[in-house]
Amino acid sequence: MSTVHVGLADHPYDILIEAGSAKRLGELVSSVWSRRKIMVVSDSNVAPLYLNETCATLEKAGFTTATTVIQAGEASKTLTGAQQVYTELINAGFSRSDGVLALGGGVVGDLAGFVASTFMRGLAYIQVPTSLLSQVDSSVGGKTAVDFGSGKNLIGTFYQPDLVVIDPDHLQTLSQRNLVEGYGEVVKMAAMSDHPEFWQLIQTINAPEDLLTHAAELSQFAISAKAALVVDDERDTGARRLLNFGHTLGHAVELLRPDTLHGEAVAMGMIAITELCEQHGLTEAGTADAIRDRLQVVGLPTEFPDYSIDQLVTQIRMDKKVKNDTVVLVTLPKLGQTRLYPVALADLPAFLAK
Ligand SMILES: NC(=O)c1ccc[n+]([C@@H]2O[C@H](COP(=O)([O-])OP(=O)(O)OC[C@H]3O[C@@H](n4cnc5c(N)ncnc54)[C@H](O)[C@@H]3O)[C@@H](O)[C@H]2O)c1
Ligand SMILES: O=C(O)C(=O)C[C@@H](O)[C@H](O)[C@H](O)COP(=O)(O)O
Ligand SMILES: [Zn+2]
Repeated sequence: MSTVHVGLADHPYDILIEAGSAKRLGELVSSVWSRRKIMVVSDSNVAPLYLNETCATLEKAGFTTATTVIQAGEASKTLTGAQQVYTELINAGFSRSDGVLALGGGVVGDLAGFVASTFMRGLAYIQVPTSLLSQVDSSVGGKTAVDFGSGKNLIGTFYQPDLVVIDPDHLQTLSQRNLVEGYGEVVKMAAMSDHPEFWQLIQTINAPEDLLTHAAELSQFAISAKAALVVDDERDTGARRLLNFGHTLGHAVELLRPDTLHGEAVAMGMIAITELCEQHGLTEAGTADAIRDRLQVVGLPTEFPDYSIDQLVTQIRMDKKVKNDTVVLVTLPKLGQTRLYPVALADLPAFLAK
């Protein structure tokens, strides 16, 4: 088992990565929790596969379980989805001494974390991420959220889990599209990372099947890099914003074209911003091509849809990196280097028009 420690001063926790760890989840959860009721939140795809075995291992370790199953998909990451979980918590008599366990992808993790942080002003929670995207990114760092109106992750909290348990075996049942989608966030982290070994590992991934073979290593690299930024800037006011590389334009695609998956949108967003920055002389020529190559080998989309500047500016106004009428863009001067680059909203149309 490999462990990544998230050394936040007021809420340190471990991320455990091991094939087969889900089978002994109860024992692992016992290392941080004792004698409590656990609400296992899952979705309609993951529950039939893993809910029974998850509850069984928790009960064997002495916990009492209750369950909530949301409809799979981003459309459930809403206040309505949250209401479903709140209702189940009330019906099952949950109190502040109990806990929530997210069993699913990023949608379940963000929603369950949001509910845990707000129900009775806070129940403890644990993440058991089952998609590649959630194993390499969303289960770590404590950003919880629901979408609202035309805003992505518009309502949310910073609320850290007590433990994250990553079992790469869960990925065996993931569809190829969802497996590949998660890799968009890995390429993001690798392109930003100043650890050359991470980018070298990315060179060995040449087909979707390679993602399953290297899943544990990919999580280890991506999560270690993310954890360092989270410890440095938990509340997203400084260096953590770098994790938003590709997201300013990516979130716009997710909202304008809801059939696009998050990791696919991030892939398109990274290429679009990097090409723009190359044209503005902010990024070394050839950087977008190098990233595109790594995305395309697994079949990720890289062509940015043809939106008007007005459509994009309207979406970008909702970005959480907008302050004082200025959006802070994330750019890569070159592979392995990152930079926050503020652009006044008034100058954005000209910046995007290149
Ligand atoms: N909080 C963060 O830091 C953070 C980071 C990145 C992304 N996100 C959010 O995460 C979400 C995307 O996450 P996602 O891609 O995991 O989406 P998702 O949760 O919708 O999962 C993708 C699909 O895979 C299915 N699935 C999950 N695990 C499975 C398994 N083991 N076997 C079979 N099917 C399985 C799900 O039911 C779903 O249909 C977005 O809402 C995004 O905004 C949050
Ligand atoms: O953890 C972070 O910080 C990230 O930015 C990771 C992103 O991959 C993730 O999609 C996050 O949810 C985006 O957050 P937002 O603040 O742009 O809504
Ligand atoms: Zn993301």
